[in-house]
Amino acid sequence: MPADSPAGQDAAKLPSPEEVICVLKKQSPTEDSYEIFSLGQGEKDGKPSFALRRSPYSRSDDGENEALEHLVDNFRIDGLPAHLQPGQGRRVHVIVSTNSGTGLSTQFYDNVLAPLLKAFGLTASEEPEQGGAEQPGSYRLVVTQDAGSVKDFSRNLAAFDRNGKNIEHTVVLLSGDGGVVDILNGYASDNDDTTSGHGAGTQSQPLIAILPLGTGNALFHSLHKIVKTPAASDLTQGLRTLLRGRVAPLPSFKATFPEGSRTITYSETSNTTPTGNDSDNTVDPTPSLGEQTEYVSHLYGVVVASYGFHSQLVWESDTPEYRKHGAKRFQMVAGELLKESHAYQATVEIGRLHTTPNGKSFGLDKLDRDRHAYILATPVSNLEKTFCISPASQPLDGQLRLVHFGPVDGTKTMEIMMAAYDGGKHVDMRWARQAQDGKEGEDGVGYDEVHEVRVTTHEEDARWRKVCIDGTIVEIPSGGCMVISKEAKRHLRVLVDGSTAYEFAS
Ligand SMILES: Nc1ncnc2c1ncn2[C@@H]1O[C@H](COP(=O)(O)OP(=O)(O)OP(=O)(O)O)[C@@H](O)[C@H]1O
Repeated sequence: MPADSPAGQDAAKLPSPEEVICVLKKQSPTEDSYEIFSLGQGEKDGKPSFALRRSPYSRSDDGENEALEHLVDNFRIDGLPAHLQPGQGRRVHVIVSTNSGTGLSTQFYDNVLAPLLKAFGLTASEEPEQGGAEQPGSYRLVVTQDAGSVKDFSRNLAAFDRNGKNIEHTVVLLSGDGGVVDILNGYASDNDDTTSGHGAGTQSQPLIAILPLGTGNALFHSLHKIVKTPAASDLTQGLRTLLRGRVAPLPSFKATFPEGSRTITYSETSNTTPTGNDSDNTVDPTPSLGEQTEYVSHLYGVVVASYGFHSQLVWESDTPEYRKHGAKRFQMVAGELLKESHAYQATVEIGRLHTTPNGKSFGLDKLDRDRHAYILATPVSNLEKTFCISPASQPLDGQLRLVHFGPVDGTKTMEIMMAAYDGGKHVDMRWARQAQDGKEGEDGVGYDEVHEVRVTTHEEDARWRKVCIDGTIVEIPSGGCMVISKEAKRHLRVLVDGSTAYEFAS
């Protein structure tokens, strides 16, 4: 179906179930009438394009009542769900993350989300005065201006909540995992010391709804992995969840870093050439990527904490040397890293809770190797739609799992990664190894359910001391220990598919 045919045309033909977002029951005393909202996806000027379609339909329309019944059964709503109704006790925010993925968030907002919300009587408003009342029927729109926009928004939300307003917040995020993580870190960090009040209860934790417009969208794919029917594109599913989803507490983890750890980011700076005279400094208009570092003590995450091949790939492909190669850079970096097959010198300890007659006791076990290729802890199953790094992870199960293996050559690493793309089969991989004492042994991919992971790097060269927390790169000092632990507290809530049975963590 072309994406650019006008909304509302073609009322006589039902949209295909794959494209349907929801079926709104209209108020009509005389007949059963509906409005079917669907998402048209196509291509315009070589780029993906989106259109919201609205098709009025009534039961008296000839011929297709069975098909209509099917759509009504699966997608009916009678109005906006409570989480999208702004009012005295709730604010609704929409964040358009302009840099996410391939930059489609703005188009998706303009062509689909804004008209969809408008059809339900919701329009964007300017930011309300601090403490001022929300206009009825309006949501607050945030269009990101820079890398700090989402975190700033989230910190403001936390500050607002700390003032005891007792207002719930729904945040619709047009972004990838980065947006979720920015919300989490902005909100949770500002409430780190809160032992009671809004941080402790579930009622006022911000509720996030994800429209997957990032690159990996790991959290979205992991949460929706068990949604079986009816089939839909990711964005259609995202809109279904927005309108028909239910609320669940979102598990997260905390990574604590040793003193001297720094985040490493790159952003555009213009080059200033000093001339000795302040007013004469010449500015080279060609932007270049400058490295920024900031000391960091801890970060919260919802997707991944890694050291080794994974963090190296994320970091090196973000460096100025590789950024200039565009989308090819991931493959280029992966190729180089596979050739090098660096063996990371580190001590890795796994913390588990054991049940004893006297209750739970915590124990640490050291991994039986001092060199590693891959250390990755995750609460989710998928890092991308088809990259299943932790097949045992169930959405929202609140478990943290560690995937790890020792030094292998590039071919073996590729084989392991390919098995992850093949439904997570890597976790069963075993291979023969030449033990150091010359005797044959067996090696394999380690896969453990953990409560905590401690990684102490012994690398001297800073190149090999980068860890990755949900895409943020942190350099830790040699001899320093990063601790990754499950968070008992839930900082955020998330919308999940309304027709799927999820098992929540106890
Ligand atoms: N206008 C902007 N300028 C600079 N950075 C921005 C801007 N808007 C958003 N960002 C940042 O860009 C990053 C986008 O990350 P996001 O995760 O949403 O997309 P992604 O990396 O493509 O997807 P994923 O993490 O799912 O692979 C976020 O960290 C966000 O803060």
